[in-house]
Amino acid sequence: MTPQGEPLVTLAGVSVALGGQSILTGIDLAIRRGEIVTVVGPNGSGKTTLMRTIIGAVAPTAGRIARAPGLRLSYVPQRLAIDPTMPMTVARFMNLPRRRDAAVVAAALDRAGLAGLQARPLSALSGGQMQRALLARALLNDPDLLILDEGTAGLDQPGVASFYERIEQVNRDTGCAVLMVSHDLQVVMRASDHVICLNGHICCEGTPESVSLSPAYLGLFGGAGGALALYRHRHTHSHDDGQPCAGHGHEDTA
Ligand SMILES: Nc1ncnc2c1ncn2[C@@H]1O[C@H](COP(=O)(O)OP(=O)(O)OP(=O)(O)O)[C@@H](O)[C@H]1O
Repeated sequence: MTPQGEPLVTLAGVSVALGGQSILTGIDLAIRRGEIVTVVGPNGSGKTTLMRTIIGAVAPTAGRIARAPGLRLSYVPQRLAIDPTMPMTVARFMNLPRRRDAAVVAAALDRAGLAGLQARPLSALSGGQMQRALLARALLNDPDLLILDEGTAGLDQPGVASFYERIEQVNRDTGCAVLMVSHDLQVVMRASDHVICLNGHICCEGTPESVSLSPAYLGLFGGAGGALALYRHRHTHSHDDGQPCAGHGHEDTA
């Protein structure tokens, strides 16, 4: 059993290139048992590539990734494409690809906030309930690390807030670490132990409080102070690591 606070996944100097293009450079990070880490960054900054690298779906071109022995990792995709005409209940969805104990399914649904909805057709779930069904499925293997890629895409503000509250509850109740991508800075700041601002490389990171005061963070998110600022990355700010912020295709307001 990994002791509390021990790194579950560690990246050292990880770089990734896709299609001959450098996507991530020199990423150093550790995700420790029980903590909530959030990655924020503009479109195309490499957030999904980082998640896919951590789960082992993308191989780094440089650097090292270490995973704790026996690590149980669950991945919650942004969304699931389901043919709405295909009849499938929540219970059947939870039992794919393999049959689970009914009590385990009930407990996972309960944790995800879908208690008692086993008989509900997936096509009858709201967007928020569908996200919770994906979360419930990810909780079936009692993960040490839960990875959520933009888990709130398509949800309205109350839906987003409620989903993150649920994630925090799962983190508190089960002690599983959470790594998530989010565009909602207000919620991120409240829910996270550690925030990483990504833009091909790590622009700044730390506790929500320290990141909110960092010049690199203010360069990324200052001014508008909301999600829109994510898309208006000014290139005049200084970076903690002194690296230039190049190679990403978002609006430049500098
Ligand atoms: N298989 C691939 N081959 C070539 N380039 C790729 C591949 N996958 C992703 N990319 C490029 O890598 C860059 C980062 O993509 P990624 O999806 O990781 O960014 P993101 O921060 O998750 O973006 P978004 O916020 O829009 O979801 C983009 O420029 C994308 O076009």
